[in-house]
Amino acid sequence: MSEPGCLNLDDVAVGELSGVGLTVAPGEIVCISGPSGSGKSRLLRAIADIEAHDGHIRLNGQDQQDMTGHAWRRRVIMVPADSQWWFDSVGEHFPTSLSQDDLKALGFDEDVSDWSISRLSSGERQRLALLRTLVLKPEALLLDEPTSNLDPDRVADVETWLLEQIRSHRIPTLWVAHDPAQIDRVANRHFRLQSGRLEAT
Ligand SMILES: Nc1ncnc2c1ncn2[C@@H]1O[C@H](COP(=O)(O)OP(=O)(O)OP(=O)(O)O)[C@@H](O)[C@H]1O
Repeated sequence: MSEPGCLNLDDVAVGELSGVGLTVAPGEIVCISGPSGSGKSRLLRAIADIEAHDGHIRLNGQDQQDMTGHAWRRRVIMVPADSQWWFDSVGEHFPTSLSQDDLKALGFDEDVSDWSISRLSSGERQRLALLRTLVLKPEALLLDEPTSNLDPDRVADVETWLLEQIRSHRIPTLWVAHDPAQIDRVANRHFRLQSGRLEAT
């Protein structure tokens, strides 16, 4: 893996949204809020190169257009609000055995590897989707309302764990959030999507 770099958006346009320019530094968390339907998820999907868009998106100076979608998404990883699971058990979705510390921080015991996907609550799915992403060592992280299914205690645990991961691995991060209190706690900077533009708050 290369040295941590910036995630840069240059005149990005997707759907009704246009003229998005932003640079997210290594380890920086930029929160994005905005009304329902304003295009927050579409912007993240464009950055992950799973939705057609205009403009340039670069990671550590390398343009998204100069690599395959697969190679890009190996480095710039999105955690959607609703995670997808392919195998029957939790453990099959992880390339290596799971760290005790990470499991504990997210409220799981070791035996979670044997759990069937079908038994997972929405909050368990959300926490495991975050863990599944972070073990892949993303070079940029796109989080779409990562704590929307969690109770307040779990929100605090997950925020603490995510902040530690993002800061220690210096991952430039875009974090879609609705809760102003959460934005105050986690964001280095906060932008709002409004009327098709990204506006600083
Ligand atoms: N593939 C698509 N083609 C056309 N329109 C789309 C497509 N995907 C989403 N939209 C529309 O684009 C708008 C923005 O959708 P998006 O999912 O980005 O909203 P959002 O800001 O994330 O909203 P929420 O907070 O409700 O999740 C919505 O009006 C949605 O219906």
